[in-house]
Amino acid sequence: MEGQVEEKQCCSYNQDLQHKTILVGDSCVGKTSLLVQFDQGKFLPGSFTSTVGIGFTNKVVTVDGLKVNLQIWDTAGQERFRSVTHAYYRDAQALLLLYDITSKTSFDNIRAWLTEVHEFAHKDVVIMLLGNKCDMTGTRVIRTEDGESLAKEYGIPFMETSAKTGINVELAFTAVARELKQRYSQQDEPKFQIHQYIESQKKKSGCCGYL
Ligand SMILES: Nc1nc2c(ncn2[C@@H]2O[C@H](COP(=O)(O)OP(=O)(O)OP(=O)(O)O)[C@@H](O)[C@H]2O)c(=O)[nH]1
Repeated sequence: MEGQVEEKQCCSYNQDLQHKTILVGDSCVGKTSLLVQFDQGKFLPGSFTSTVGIGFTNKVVTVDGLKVNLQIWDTAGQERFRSVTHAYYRDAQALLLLYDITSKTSFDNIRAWLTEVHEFAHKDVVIMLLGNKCDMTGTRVIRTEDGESLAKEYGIPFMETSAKTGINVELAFTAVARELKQRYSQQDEPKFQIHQYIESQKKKSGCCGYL
């Protein structure tokens, strides 16, 4: 199936299509939870243990019959680990930048994160903005339109996710895998449009005010 997350694999898998993706954003926005939801399909409520430094998980996503191995790095959001995580930006092909829709501070800090990304990451890195915890409708302070307009300002794709319900989690990683496959597989094929792909897919999922 297209865009299907097929299996977990280890590092020796098809090296040509192995890509490094990094999760960044303030502490507590849900980076680890998003990765656990994508990797294991589960959410551990209230289990907040701040990431120390950095760690990674491998996941294989099948795109049009081709396997794309995403090596996903989960970084610590806390300021004191910043110099450690900067070192990892350089080799990343994709970067998922998260804020928490119930935290104005985490949203306001996105500009600072983008400044860091532009300073330390490769200029061609695929960046996607994710407004996480979209299940928390009662305590939402950042409107979907605010996320959309910030993403538009920087020319990057955007969606809201919930590591708790799983909504749009697979889509976020699949869209990245598709974009990376398009960029690096050398195949002569119609250009993949990540913005259009996300728009069509997230409407189908009916997340967080869509549909
Ligand atoms: N309701 C809800 N809670 C979430 C969601 N994602 C994460 N949480 C909760 O938010 C808290 C922080 O989640 P983490 O995944 O540890 O956050 P983090 O961004 O990895 O934090 P650092 O490791 O400090 O950078 C935990 O209590 C999670 O259970 C979500 O989508 N919905």
